[in-house]
Amino acid sequence: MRVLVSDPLAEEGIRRLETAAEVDVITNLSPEELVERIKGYDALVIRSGTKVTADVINAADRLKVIARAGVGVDNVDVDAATKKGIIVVNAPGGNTISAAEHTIAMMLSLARNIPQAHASVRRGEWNRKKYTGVEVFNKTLGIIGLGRIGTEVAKRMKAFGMRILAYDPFITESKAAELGIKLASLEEIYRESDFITVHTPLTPETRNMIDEPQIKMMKPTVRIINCARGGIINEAALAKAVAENRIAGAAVDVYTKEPPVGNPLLEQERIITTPHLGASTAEAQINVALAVADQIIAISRGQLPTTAINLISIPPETIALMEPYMDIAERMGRLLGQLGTSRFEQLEIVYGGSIAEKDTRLITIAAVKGLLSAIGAHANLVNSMALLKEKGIKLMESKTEVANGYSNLITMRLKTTSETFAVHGTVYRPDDRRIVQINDYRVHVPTEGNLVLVLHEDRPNIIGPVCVVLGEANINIGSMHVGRISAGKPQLMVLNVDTPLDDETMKRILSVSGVLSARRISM
Ligand SMILES: NC(=O)C1=CN([C@@H]2O[C@H](COP(=O)(O)OP(=O)(O)OC[C@H]3O[C@@H](n4cnc5c(N)ncnc54)[C@H](O)[C@@H]3O)[C@@H](O)[C@H]2O)C=CC1
Ligand SMILES: O=C(O)C(=O)COP(=O)(O)O
Repeated sequence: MRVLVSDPLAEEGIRRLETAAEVDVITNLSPEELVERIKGYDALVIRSGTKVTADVINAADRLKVIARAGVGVDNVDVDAATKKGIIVVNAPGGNTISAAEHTIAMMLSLARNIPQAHASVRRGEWNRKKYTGVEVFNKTLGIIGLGRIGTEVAKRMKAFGMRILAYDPFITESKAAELGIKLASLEEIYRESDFITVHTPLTPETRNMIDEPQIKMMKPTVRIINCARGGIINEAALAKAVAENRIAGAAVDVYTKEPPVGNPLLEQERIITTPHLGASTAEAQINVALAVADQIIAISRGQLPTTAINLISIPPETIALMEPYMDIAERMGRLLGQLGTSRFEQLEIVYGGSIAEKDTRLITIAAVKGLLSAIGAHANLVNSMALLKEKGIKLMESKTEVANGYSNLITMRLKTTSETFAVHGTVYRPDDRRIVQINDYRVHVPTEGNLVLVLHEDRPNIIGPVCVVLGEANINIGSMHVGRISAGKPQLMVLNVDTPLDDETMKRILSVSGVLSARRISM
């Protein structure tokens, strides 16, 4: 495995990566150089300094993972990565405390004019009146985005005696109550706050969420902090409001373009700035570097990552429980995909019995991956759903308590333009998974290796000649099951064979008298 690290990463993370991979650290690459360099790498590790555009992603020839040693992935074209089946992981949590502490440092610096006062003392001035500040005690702090960082800021600023209002559409009243925080509307925050701090990701909804009209609602004494992402607060509007004394000041760590050359925020004495330092502490950098190294190593071992952006996140213990079901679902999908010969219209999955009570999303993705891989699509757990949509195949899922006497039962039906195929499977034990029905035929087939499905008349002297053909081709039969719906109706013979059948052997089976059709399936 080869890993390219294109932004500064803590040595600890590099050393951990080196236990499992060949690692190149090449920073300050231009976009063109990255497009050139990305070929041959399996993993790319970045921070906020590297833009991973669709051009970079499309130029990659074996990239499996983009790992963001930090939180924000707004510098990654996640859609392009997903389409190409590249996992994007980040390291949430590792830099939370550092970013929260930096936010607070900025808030206090802003309240007490520390950067400006420091610079003035250095210049030989002694102007105590000019740098008179304000207390944060008894003031209202408006927090927009009450996630990991917003929450830590809230907890700490409560200890400073601030009244805290928070807005986050994805946070419940009960979580806010637990923290002793009042949930408020954006308008309440704008009108009532003495300090406003933003802690959301940059998304189409949050871009410019604080602009001229929002600033107009604010008190003239308000101080605004952005240690989240440049662009959540409109930079020109913020600079203008400070310049026109319509607000008291701002503290900014992040910019729409970094470094912020020519940015109007840099022209205002009452706007204090840092160069995207929120996560720049020794502790945070070790945390995030080790976290992404672990994710990359797990992925290289075929395990599922726990912090993927473009894969549903499921706790590791649940993933372990899901694995046998994902495995059988993928194989059932592959079986169906090989049975269908005309255009696929719809895949239906029914979860029955105990599995119906579980989070089945990963199982569904595995089933889709199996189905699509049978028709030559480069499907994986990341891109399967997008590929299914792209191919116009409808997905239907349902859950039922009914499991036909099994403790769990997965039923999949593939509808094509000309036929419908069904396959049913169960997990007896994690290491014993069986296909128990194909169309209307009850069978009991292991889910490994090569299958031959032979539909034949219900009469003597067919099974023997088919086995003779296999014997003459030196193909060993591992197991064999014959099922029929009722006497006189065609039977289905399912053979597990140790080696795949060649065309000649298939032809010979099809020429056995009484054989109606034969299909070879690779599970
Ligand atoms: N300056 C720096 O060096 C650092 C910056 N960050 C940035 O800080 C921000 C927050 O990071 P975390 O707290 O770790 O993320 P998080 O995902 O834990 O929290 C983000 C919160 O924003 C909320 N949110 C999403 N859309 C919203 C909207 N339209 N309005 C209000 N709330 C909304 C979410 O529900 C979530 O609770 C991110 O943008 C991240 O990139 C993170 C670490 C360091
Ligand atoms: O984690 C984040 O979102 C950050 O903004 C930290 O950025 P950095 O890794 O220091 O370039």
